[in-house]
Amino acid sequence: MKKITNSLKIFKIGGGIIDDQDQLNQFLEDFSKVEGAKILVHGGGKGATNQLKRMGIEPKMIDGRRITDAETLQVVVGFYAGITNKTIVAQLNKYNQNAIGLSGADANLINAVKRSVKDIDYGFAGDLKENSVNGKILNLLVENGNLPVVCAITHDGNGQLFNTNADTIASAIAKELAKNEEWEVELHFCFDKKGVMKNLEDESSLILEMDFEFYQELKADGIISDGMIPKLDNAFEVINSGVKSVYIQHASNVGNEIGTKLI
Ligand SMILES: Nc1ncnc2c1ncn2[C@@H]1O[C@H](COP(=O)(O)OP(=O)(O)O)[C@@H](O)[C@H]1O
Ligand SMILES: CC(=O)N[C@@H](CCC(=O)OP(=O)(O)O)C(=O)O
Repeated sequence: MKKITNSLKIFKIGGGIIDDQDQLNQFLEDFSKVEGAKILVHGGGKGATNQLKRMGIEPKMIDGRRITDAETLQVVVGFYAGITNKTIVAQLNKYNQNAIGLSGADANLINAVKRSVKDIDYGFAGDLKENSVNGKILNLLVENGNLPVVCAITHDGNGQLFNTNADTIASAIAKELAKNEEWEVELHFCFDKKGVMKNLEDESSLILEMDFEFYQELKADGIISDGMIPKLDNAFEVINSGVKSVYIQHASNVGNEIGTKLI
């Protein structure tokens, strides 16, 4: 029988919100008010795409993953682990959150392997295998009152940095920390829509609860597409792995159980 003592809330914030300064500031203020142990994972894909374009580098995404050649890796490491991570950490510490910014290379936090898909070379895009998250260091930080803020850069343990989908990182962290009997883990994917929608144009079409079968139907019908596919693939991965609940929700609902609940 699992001995539960504390709730641990893991939030992921996506690039749509991060790229909008007002929405990001509001999210970080609201997030700061969420009580208890928590971890923030952030993306930033939208801003990275804009940055690459400004630099004359053509951004390429396939199935929600960025083709990360050596030049792109340089840009995204600077963008995610640098300006984005440090801006978020500084804002959170304005609200006395004791935030500490981390990439997957820091403290050996997250190990990745080169993404391997037939016929597509994703370059330095990294996928996570089982047990790739260093739960020990995250447990230690959270138990000591720190708020880890984790970006989408990982490493292979052999000196090579990788670019990893931020939703994948949030799910892997949730899975790993759910192994600690001390925590009852909740995972919240916060982004720029109310949740998973039947029709993106219709605010009232929010899906309140979704199981895997329903997801497959909506995907086959083209109702779920783009970045929502890796988000849900990752989210469903954790459903049966000891994580108490998973929500897909608007950033303005951070801290509330509002949005699409996966069942
Ligand atoms: N059925 C759907 N419901 C909600 N969003 C969807 C759906 N299908 C596709 N999307 C798209 O997926 C996007 C979210 O994925 P992504 O951009 O990767 O999120 P994030 O902002 O977390 O990085 C939404 O902004 C929306 O455009
Ligand atoms: C390999 C890969 O695709 N990495 C992602 C990492 C950032 C991310 O996931 O950002 P969002 O959560 O804002 O989409 C990328 O470069 O877009």
